[in-house]
Amino acid sequence: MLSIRNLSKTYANGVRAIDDVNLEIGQGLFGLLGPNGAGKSSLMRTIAGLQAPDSGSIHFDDTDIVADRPAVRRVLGYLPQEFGVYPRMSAQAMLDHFAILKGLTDRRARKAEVAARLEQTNLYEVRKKPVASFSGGMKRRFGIAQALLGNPALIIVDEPTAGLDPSERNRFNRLLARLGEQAVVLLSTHIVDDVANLCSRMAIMGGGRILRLDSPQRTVGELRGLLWRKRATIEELAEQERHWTPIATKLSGGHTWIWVRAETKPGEDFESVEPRLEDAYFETLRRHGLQAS
Ligand SMILES: Nc1ncnc2c1ncn2[C@@H]1O[C@H](COP(=O)(O)OP(=O)(O)OP(=O)(O)O)[C@@H](O)[C@H]1O
Repeated sequence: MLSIRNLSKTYANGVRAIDDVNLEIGQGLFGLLGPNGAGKSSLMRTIAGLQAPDSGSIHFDDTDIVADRPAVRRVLGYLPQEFGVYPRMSAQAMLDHFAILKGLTDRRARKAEVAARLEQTNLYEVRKKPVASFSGGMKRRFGIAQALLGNPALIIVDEPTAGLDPSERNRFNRLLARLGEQAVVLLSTHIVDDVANLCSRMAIMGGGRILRLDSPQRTVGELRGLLWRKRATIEELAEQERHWTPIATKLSGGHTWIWVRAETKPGEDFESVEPRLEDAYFETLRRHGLQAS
């Protein structure tokens, strides 16, 4: 269990990137959603021990991971948003290098571990190729292979599927789902559908704060029966927005639609819509005066 209490962090430039965050995260996949600048990476870097918080605590089971940074390294696998690779090194050699850094000193055990991670991420066949020559999806899978060295009980992945094509994204998500069967996996993403599909619990973050903490199902469920949409031309939009505070304006079938939350049907030409997690996400941000990006 990862337990975060009253965590805050303000950077030297005055930005309060983490603002009194409290989270309890058990085994399985936990999704962290939020617009650019919400503080997701800051939170993940702080949990990973790459930067110290100003106040608050982070415990993983009984280990204080703010005070005991070497202990974090023993339990943690981290895939950062930016993941650099050495241009000419093969996947196998580079993974071996990371394994040494992780403290796997026994040569034979290390070799077996590297091979197992390459198999697990479907990269064994291409292990002799330079990582720099890999496709985006393969590089991300390599990033996970590196994060899985030493069998971590806590895995943090920061926007792992950004820029991947749909089949690579699927493949990557299946891998994440399997990891969630044995570890605490914290997944930060902009892709709302990934959270809906993969995570049993989630948080929406904005302005450094946790705006909502629940399961995707309950988060969506609260909007059921309250969501309406109406077709509007671009010219009508500004006029419409004077009457309703829209959750979002969306394009569908080549038309623009205005989406609103209301207890009862807001007007003749509105139709009721079944909410999705994306709608609940937009609605939560709007309620807090924030916009998705
Ligand atoms: N090292 C830093 N020094 C100063 N400000 C920072 C630093 N890192 C992040 N910030 C600021 O802190 C806020 C939170 O940034 P962070 O990268 O944690 O957000 P994020 O939710 O991960 O966004 P994104 O989805 O764009 O990665 C932003 O306003 C950002 O500009």
